[in-house]
Amino acid sequence: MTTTARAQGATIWLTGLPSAGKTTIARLLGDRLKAEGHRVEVLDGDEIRRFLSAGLGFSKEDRNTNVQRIGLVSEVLARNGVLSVVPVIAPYADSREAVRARHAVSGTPYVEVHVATPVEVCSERDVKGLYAKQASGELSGLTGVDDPYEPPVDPALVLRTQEQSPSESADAVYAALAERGLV
Ligand SMILES: Nc1ncnc2c1ncn2[C@@H]1O[C@H](COP(=O)(O)OS(=O)(=O)O)[C@@H](OP(=O)(O)O)[C@H]1O
Ligand SMILES: Nc1ncnc2c1ncn2[C@@H]1O[C@H](COP(=O)(O)OP(=O)(O)O)[C@@H](O)[C@H]1O
Repeated sequence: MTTTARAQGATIWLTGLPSAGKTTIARLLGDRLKAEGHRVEVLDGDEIRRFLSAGLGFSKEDRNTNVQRIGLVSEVLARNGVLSVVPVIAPYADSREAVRARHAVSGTPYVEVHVATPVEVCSERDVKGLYAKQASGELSGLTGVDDPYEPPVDPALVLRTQEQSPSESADAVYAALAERGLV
C-alpha cells in the first residue's frame, strides 16, 4: 500500500462590514489558489444562507448559529486539505473565537483577515443597496450602522481596501498564507 502526502488545508476567514470587499477578495484569491493547483472552496455567505442556514435572520443568536455552522463546514474542509475561504461578516468576537477554538482542537490553521474598510466607504460602495435601505428606514439592524460589529483584536492581517485595488488586497492575503507556509 502506498501513502500520499496530504495537502495542508486552512480556513481563511474574511470578516468585515457589508461592501467591505470580502467576496471580491475571496474570489480573486480563490481563483489564484485554484490556478496554482490547490484544493479550494469559497464558502459564499449568501449561498449558505439560502441552504445550510435557510430561515436564519440577523439577530445576534441567528448570526452566531450561522457563523458556527459555517465554521464547522470550513474546519472539516480545511482538516481534509482544502483551502477554505470564508467571506462572511461574523460580527461578534465570541463567535469568531469559538470557530478559532474548533480549529485549534484539530490543529487546523485558521487565518483571520480583517477587511477593515471604514463604514463611510462601505456605504458609498453599497453593492447591494443595504445602506440606502437602512437610511430610508426600509431595513434595520445593518451591521456597522445600527447593529454591532466587533473588530478582531489580533487578526493575521488587516486590509485597508480604500487604499488598494482588489488584486492588491488579494495578493496581501496570499502573502500572509505564504508566510505561514500554507501555499
Ligand atoms: N441586517 C443586515 N446586516 C448585515 N448584512 C445583511 C443584513 N441584511 C442582509 N444582509 C446581507 O447578508 C449578508 C450577511 O450575511 P453573513 O452570513 O455574512 O452575515 S453574519 O455573519 O451572519 O452576520 C451580507 O452580505 P455581504 O454584503 O456580502 O457582507 C448582506 O448582503
Ligand atoms: N481593495 C479592494 N478589495 C476588495 N473590493 C474592493 C477594493 N477596492 C474596491 N473594491 C470594491 O468594493 C466592492 C466590494 O463588494 P463585495 O466584495 O461584494 O463586498 P462584501 O462581500 O464585503 O459585501 C466591490 O465593488 C469591489 O470592486
